Amino acid sequence: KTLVVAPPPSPQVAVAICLLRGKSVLMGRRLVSIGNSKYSLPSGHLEFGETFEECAAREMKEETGLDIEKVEFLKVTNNLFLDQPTPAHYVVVFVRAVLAVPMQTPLNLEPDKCGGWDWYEWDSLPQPLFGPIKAMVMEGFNPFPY
Ligand SMILES: CC(C)CCOP(=O)(O)OP(=O)(O)O
Ligand SMILES: [Mg+2]
Ligand SMILES: [Mg+2]
Ligand SMILES: [Mg+2]
Repeated sequence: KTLVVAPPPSPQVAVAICLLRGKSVLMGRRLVSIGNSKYSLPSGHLEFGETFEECAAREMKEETGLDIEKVEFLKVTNNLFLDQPTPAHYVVVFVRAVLAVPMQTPLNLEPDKCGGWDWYEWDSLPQPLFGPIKAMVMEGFNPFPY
């Protein structure tokens, strides 16, 4: 009887958005497979033909109802998830953006995937942080232009 081992899934690309408001960023607790119960930024899979900026605006709208502008590329990181139910490999493209309508408030449009959105100051982020974000914070990453 031969043991058949499934090949690992191919690496995928995701975009994560540092939505800046004053000294805070928008974060929410993930309730899905990868990073379950960890605090993360609004993020999502890059879909066919999208630019990074288009993906950021689409995922932000889908997940929070917010309209964003001034989307800028910040950094890309390579993330291997071996401690999950199934292994995963994500290249995460980090961008920053600001609200197109300054006082717009976020809605939790995917309550099965997110515990709720809130604004957190960068120097007092919620814990535990989702792996890719934690790694950036640990190396002193700062998404603010000011
Ligand atoms: C590693 C992680 C950023 C993977 C992709 O993000 P996500 O689970 O938020 O994806 P979707 O919003 O597209 O469902
Ligand atoms: Mg999404
Ligand atoms: Mg998506
Ligand atoms: Mg998402």
